[in-house]
Amino acid sequence: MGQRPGGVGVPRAAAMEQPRAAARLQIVLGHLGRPSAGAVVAHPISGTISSASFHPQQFQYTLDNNVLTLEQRKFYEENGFLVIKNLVPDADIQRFRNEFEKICRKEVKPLGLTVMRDVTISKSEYAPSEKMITKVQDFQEDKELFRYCTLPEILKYVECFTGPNIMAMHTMLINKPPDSGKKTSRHPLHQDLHYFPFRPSDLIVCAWTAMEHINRNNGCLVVLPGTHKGSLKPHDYPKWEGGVNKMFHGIQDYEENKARVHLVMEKGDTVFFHPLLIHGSGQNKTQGFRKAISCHFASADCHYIDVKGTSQENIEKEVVGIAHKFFGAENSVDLKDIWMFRARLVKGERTNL
Ligand SMILES: CC(C)CC(=O)SCCNC(=O)CCNC(=O)[C@H](O)C(C)(C)COP(=O)(O)OP(=O)(O)OC[C@H]1O[C@@H](n2cnc3c(N)ncnc32)[C@H](O)[C@@H]1OP(=O)(O)O
Ligand SMILES: Nc1ncnc2c1ncn2[C@@H]1O[C@H](COP(=O)(O)OP(=O)(O)OP(=O)(O)O)[C@@H](O)[C@H]1O
Ligand SMILES: O=C(O)CCC(=O)C(=O)O
Ligand SMILES: [Fe+2]
Ligand SMILES: [Mg+2]
Repeated sequence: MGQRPGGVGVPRAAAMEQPRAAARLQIVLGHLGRPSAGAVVAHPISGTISSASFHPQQFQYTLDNNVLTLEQRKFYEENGFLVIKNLVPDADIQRFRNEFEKICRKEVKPLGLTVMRDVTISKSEYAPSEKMITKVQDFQEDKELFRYCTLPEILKYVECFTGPNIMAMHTMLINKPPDSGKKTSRHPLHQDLHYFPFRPSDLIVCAWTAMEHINRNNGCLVVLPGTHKGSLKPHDYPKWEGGVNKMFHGIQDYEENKARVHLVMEKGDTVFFHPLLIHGSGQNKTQGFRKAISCHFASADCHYIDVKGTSQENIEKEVVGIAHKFFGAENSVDLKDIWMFRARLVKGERTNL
């Protein structure tokens, strides 16, 4: 682009300057995930920015590469999520399942893992088994499970949202139990960004892979399309009669009449979604344990923010409170330390996070 000769009638100096200015702009905008090379030019006279006619599309939530079709890209921009069918091979899913079962039987004890039981059984004493564990989090030290976050199939898509420097920030294997009748197997509608002290949000994406057929009966993901364009809403515990799981905050005042879309998925299907997308999952009305594996990825070029004085303060208090119980209050840690400690580079260079 820098070599482009000046056109007829364009003063020589401007012809020299314009491509360079446009190229500089391109670097800045490219970094922010804005339009592709050639789409933006600085106006030679007014200095304002306009879109060239070749690529009129303005993209905010996806980056330029050749992985997503234009249609897929437009879908994510508009809706805040994208389902890729049959992305993770059955053999990999079987390996995740085997490892999860080993963890449940306590045959392996990965460092740093959080094991969560459903609130209805949280105070009972049962033998360790798959039936007792609702989810495991932070499996970054478990080689078998963490393979999920390094699968080329997954990273290929993640890069469309984060760019080339990719951090795995938060990992989960969710084993939604049959509902006890108290509806505690539901996950209230929420935005994942509520839990994250890093920005910008557009360079964060969740990959969530169904480990079996998942539909409304066993509690599929439910999304409110387009809500990623809004802001982060205040979250708190829903006032549910049957109780609610620790840290399962929800949005208090979402629009009840907004279209809710139930994502029916097959084993291996993967949904990528924006951290501001409002989503949750319904109760599991079957007798099986509904399984999904997920990771939140972020560009390593994101930066940590201080959540003091924001709506995220309540979750910070809870997370730091649990860390205090674990490490002792005198070894005080803040939210940033906790995230830096468990974050792992999976591609490119570890810059900020
Ligand atoms: C984007 C992404 C981040 C979104 C999300 O992940 S949303 C959900 C976030 N969830 C989490 O981060 C997991 C939170 N869970 C945990 O940290 C753990 O499971 C804990 C709740 C701390 C319990 O772990 P642990 O201490 O090993 O278990 P204990 O059996 O010793 O229980 C300690 C006290 O916690 C209680 N408890 C355990 N599980 C639950 C539960 N599911 N819901 C509510 N309360 C629970 C348990 O009854 C016990 O209470 P007390 O005896 O201290 O009164
Ligand atoms: N009355 C409600 N108030 C607030 N959130 C709700 C309510 N009902 C469901 N949700 C939330 O909406 C999402 C989807 O729920 P959904 O309606 O699919 O499942 P469900 O109510 O468990 O089962 P069902 O399929 O019988 O409706 C979940 O995140 C759930 O927590
Ligand atoms: O039920 C699920 O698998 C989704 C859980 C979820 O959205 C979360 O933990 O942030
Ligand atoms: Fe979530
Ligand atoms: Mg319902």
